[in-house]
Amino acid sequence: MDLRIEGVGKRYGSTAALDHVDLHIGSGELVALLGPSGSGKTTLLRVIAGLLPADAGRVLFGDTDATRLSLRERNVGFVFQQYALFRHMTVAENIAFGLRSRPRSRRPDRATIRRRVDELLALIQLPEHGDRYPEQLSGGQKQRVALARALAIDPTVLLLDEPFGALDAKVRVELRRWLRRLHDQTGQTTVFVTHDQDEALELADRVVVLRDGRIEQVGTPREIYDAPASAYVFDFIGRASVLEGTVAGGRFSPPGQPGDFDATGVADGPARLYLRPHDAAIGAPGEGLDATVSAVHTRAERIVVELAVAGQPGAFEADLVATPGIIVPSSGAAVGLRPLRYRVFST
Ligand SMILES: Nc1ncnc2c1ncn2[C@@H]1O[C@H](COP(=O)(O)OP(=O)(O)OP(=O)(O)O)[C@@H](O)[C@H]1O
Repeated sequence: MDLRIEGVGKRYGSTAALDHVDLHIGSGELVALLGPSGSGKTTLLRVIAGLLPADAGRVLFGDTDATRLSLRERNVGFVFQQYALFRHMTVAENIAFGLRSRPRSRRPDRATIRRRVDELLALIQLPEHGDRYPEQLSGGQKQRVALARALAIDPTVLLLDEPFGALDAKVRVELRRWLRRLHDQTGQTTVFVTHDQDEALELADRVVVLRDGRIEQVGTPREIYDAPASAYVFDFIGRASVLEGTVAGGRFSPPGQPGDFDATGVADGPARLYLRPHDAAIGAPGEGLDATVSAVHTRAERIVVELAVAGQPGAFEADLVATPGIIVPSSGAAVGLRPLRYRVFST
């Protein structure tokens, strides 16, 4: 089932939680809605689910206009951040709930429901846990049961609102890899909300970056990381080092420094050059921009060199890969800094 969101808007008083959002989600895709707190992720997910009416625009499920249909009519599977399992029901009863509560005419018989529950218990790798109660499960196991419960109804789409938000970091990573494998098995069209860029980049086929209720960029994780469409996306995804300067005739120059950099297509005027810390090379003084090493931080697999670049207001970080025999500049040393891969945006 593919999904189309066309010109969707949602206001709360004077706040535009969603502002003219257009998005197509292909059948079988796993899509992440990513953005900082308040960017509209949850509002968009709830509008897709039918939990919240849109003020403007349409939501299409395949060829069906679902804008005015309820959650139940849309037949979506929804998983909340906090495991919303029924505490007085066993795991198997929780999973069966959506099927058992269907009107009699559409309710499968007992044996079919039992078979479906067994299949789902196997799928979430908890085959022996059907008779347990939620309080007898770990946080990660509860979220897997919540997912099985959402899948039990053969949903048109699976919608997950920060599904791993309440879990500790290690379990989060395990579960997201598990979810990716599960998705590869089921091919279920899935939309999930996260504010964790690692989670979005690792898990999703495509990432939708939201900002103040608008879509800032949609792309594959690689596109979002390697070719951010704006300074906002560059800053939000991964680490960024920045040089201030000006663009004239498609070239970027930092003030008072030799050399200029490609800024094709960027309007003349004040601008910033953004790069990933590992996309800068440090050489001898005169080989690139004049800079002084202000600190060196050694991490497990990389060395972070903090630089004061002449004429620049802020600190600049360049990463070196910690390979054997690497020459690390010492604090106070004068060096030449060369941006290798970068993007320039107007300010
Ligand atoms: N019920 C509400 N009443 C008033 N304003 C709301 C309501 N729900 C959301 N908002 C506002 O709408 C905007 C978008 O909120 P939303 O919850 O969709 O953001 P989010 O990206 O999911 O944030 P978070 O990561 O913090 O959950 C915010 O400015 C928020 O304050």
